Amino acid sequence: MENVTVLGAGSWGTALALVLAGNNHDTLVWTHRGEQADEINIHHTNQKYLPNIQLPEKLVATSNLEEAIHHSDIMVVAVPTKAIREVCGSMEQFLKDKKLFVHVSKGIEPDSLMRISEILSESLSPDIVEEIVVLSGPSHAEEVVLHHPTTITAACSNLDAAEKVQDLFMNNYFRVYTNDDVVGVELGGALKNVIALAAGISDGLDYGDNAKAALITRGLAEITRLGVKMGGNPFTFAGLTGMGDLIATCTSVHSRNWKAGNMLGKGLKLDEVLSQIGMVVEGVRTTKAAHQLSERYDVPMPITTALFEILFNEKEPKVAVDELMIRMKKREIDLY
Ligand SMILES: NC(=O)C1=CN([C@@H]2O[C@H](COP(=O)(O)OP(=O)(O)OC[C@H]3O[C@@H](n4cnc5c(N)ncnc54)[C@H](O)[C@@H]3O)[C@@H](O)[C@H]2O)C=CC1
Ligand SMILES: O=C(CO)COP(=O)(O)O
Repeated sequence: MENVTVLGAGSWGTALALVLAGNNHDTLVWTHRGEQADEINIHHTNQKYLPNIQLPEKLVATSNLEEAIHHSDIMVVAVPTKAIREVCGSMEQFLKDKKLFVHVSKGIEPDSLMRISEILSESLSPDIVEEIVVLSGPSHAEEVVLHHPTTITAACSNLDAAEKVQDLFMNNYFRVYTNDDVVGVELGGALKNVIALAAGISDGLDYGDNAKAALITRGLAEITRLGVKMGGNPFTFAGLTGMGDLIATCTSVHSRNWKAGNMLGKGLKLDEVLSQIGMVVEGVRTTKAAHQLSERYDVPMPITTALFEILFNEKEPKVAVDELMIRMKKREIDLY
């Protein structure tokens, strides 16, 4: 059994800490909010992020980053993409020995256009990084905490490290595969959130299953088109971290991205939507990054572009859909 630290006590960090503690790893969760650490340690709950879930007493939280880092040589980074650089900056002073970093965030940074593993590599000294493994796939926290069967992928160019993470998390309700295609896995996980926002808008507009199926399928086409140009393996996009997560996120009431899209489709403004949800909606920033990537790599991404116009240029969702439908005629199979 291992000592493991989970950085971030939102819905996903807490759900993963439960998997790890259930696998008998000595698991410590770090949160930057002292009152949240108190709630976990005293009441064994995390009501805002996982309402009505009783946490086991052996799951311990701290708001002391130094203690969290010294607890283990395995750091599971489970904060939103926009917080990663700040958390790395705060960790630097306490990191002395090499550690295995597992990241579970699904985003791409606008402007720098970096994936999470690239941000971690840039922000952390190579002296203290043993490996960076990404854990991604169709996995809503709300279902994982109920032990509903879930499959996920641990990806690293060093498959030994990916297998170490596979062993750490795997159990009878949480099945972990490995993949060495970090680019494909990270891009699939980040870009599906953009399409999930669009699927939510479609549902908010009361369009039906035909429209949703079209968004999922054509969304996958544009994710794959970009992902392959950026070096991802085409098969990865058809796997758990591509098609799998796209289906889970576009069709689930648990998805914050789908929910945000749904509210936008019903006419709410983006600011109202984000404040009502109160948790991270990664797809918003990633839409900006994906739009920039489509220009940088000269890859057409019509759904992403339409969403960019809705989110950042106040285009009416219905107008954006109408424009998508009457675009120039195309062949279906034009992936690469
Ligand atoms: N919730 C889910 O089912 C899944 C989420 N993910 C990904 O995991 C990542 C984290 O998501 P969630 O836990 O769901 O988000 P969340 O919104 O539920 O929680 C985010 C947590 O990060 C903390 N945080 C925010 N800014 C911080 C900062 N500057 N420093 C330290 N902590 C900070 C918040 O206090 C909160 O505890 C996201 O990238 C998300 O896409 C991936 C798979 C499943
Ligand atoms: O990534 C997820 C499920 O795999 C969670 O999606 P949301 O962030 O949209 O809730």
